[in-house]
Amino acid sequence: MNSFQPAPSKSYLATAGGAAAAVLHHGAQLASWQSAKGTENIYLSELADFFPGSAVRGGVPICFPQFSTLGDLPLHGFFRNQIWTPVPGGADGTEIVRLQLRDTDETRALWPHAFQAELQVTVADHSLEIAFSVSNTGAEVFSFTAALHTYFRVTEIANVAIAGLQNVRYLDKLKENVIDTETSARLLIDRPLDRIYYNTTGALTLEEGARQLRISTQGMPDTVVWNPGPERCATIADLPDDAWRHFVCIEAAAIDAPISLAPGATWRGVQKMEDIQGDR
Ligand SMILES: O=P(O)(O)OC[C@H]1O[C@H](O)[C@H](O)[C@@H](O)[C@@H]1O
Repeated sequence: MNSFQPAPSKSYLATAGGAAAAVLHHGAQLASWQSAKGTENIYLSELADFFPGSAVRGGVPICFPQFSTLGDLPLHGFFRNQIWTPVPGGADGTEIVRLQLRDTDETRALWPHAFQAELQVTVADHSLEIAFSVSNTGAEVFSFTAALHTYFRVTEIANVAIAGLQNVRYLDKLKENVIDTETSARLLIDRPLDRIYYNTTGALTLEEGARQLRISTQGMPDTVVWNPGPERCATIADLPDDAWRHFVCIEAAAIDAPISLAPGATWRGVQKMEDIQGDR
């Protein structure tokens, strides 16, 4: 990682009730979200690399048009490496931020398709919604896999559980891609995890003591759960060695059934997070 970091461009969101969020133009990556209750819910690595073309570690990277290694493109595709453009008219400090990305000579050299993509982040006092849409502006159908690779900040991973995955089928990347079915009502992150849960239609809850975040999706039926654990974390240059204790990725994804998009068509995927601590 280069130690001379440029100051990253961001758009800021806020509500009258005190919620706040920030979205990096690099990757259209949500970097921070505090609900009106004040807790920071998003993990952004203090060693993140903001140089043009890099993948910023933490926040909510957009994986597109390829999740992970499911294709010939660089890991997780290239949307996260691009600088996105704020939609004119959006003012800092309001409740909605919109950023767009269109194909360029550079993107067409990687992936020969014409597209227009938009990320809209909407914040309310106790919730935040990320809506990601892609339109096919070319003459030929294209297909893709995608994810909103959300790094949730936690205080101590040993106290964290994810509810809502029981009886869901998953692929376990850390066990030679074996397919299994989740038995736990509350999944503990008590070992390295890298799993793709298929067709997780119900909402999930991230629990840490009294803190509860409800996570729901539209158009992205799969859920990736990733925590590298201590050994893998120590090999990732842009993560502090103890970072694995302070985040878990719960990713809204469309992986199992790749999306085919006809010319002129638009696809939309949403991840919504609600701070429901004290609501029940
Ligand atoms: O290091 P990155 O390219 O950002 O990927 C980070 C992680 O993303 C996903 O969660 C994958 O399932 C993991 O296998 C991968 O290690």
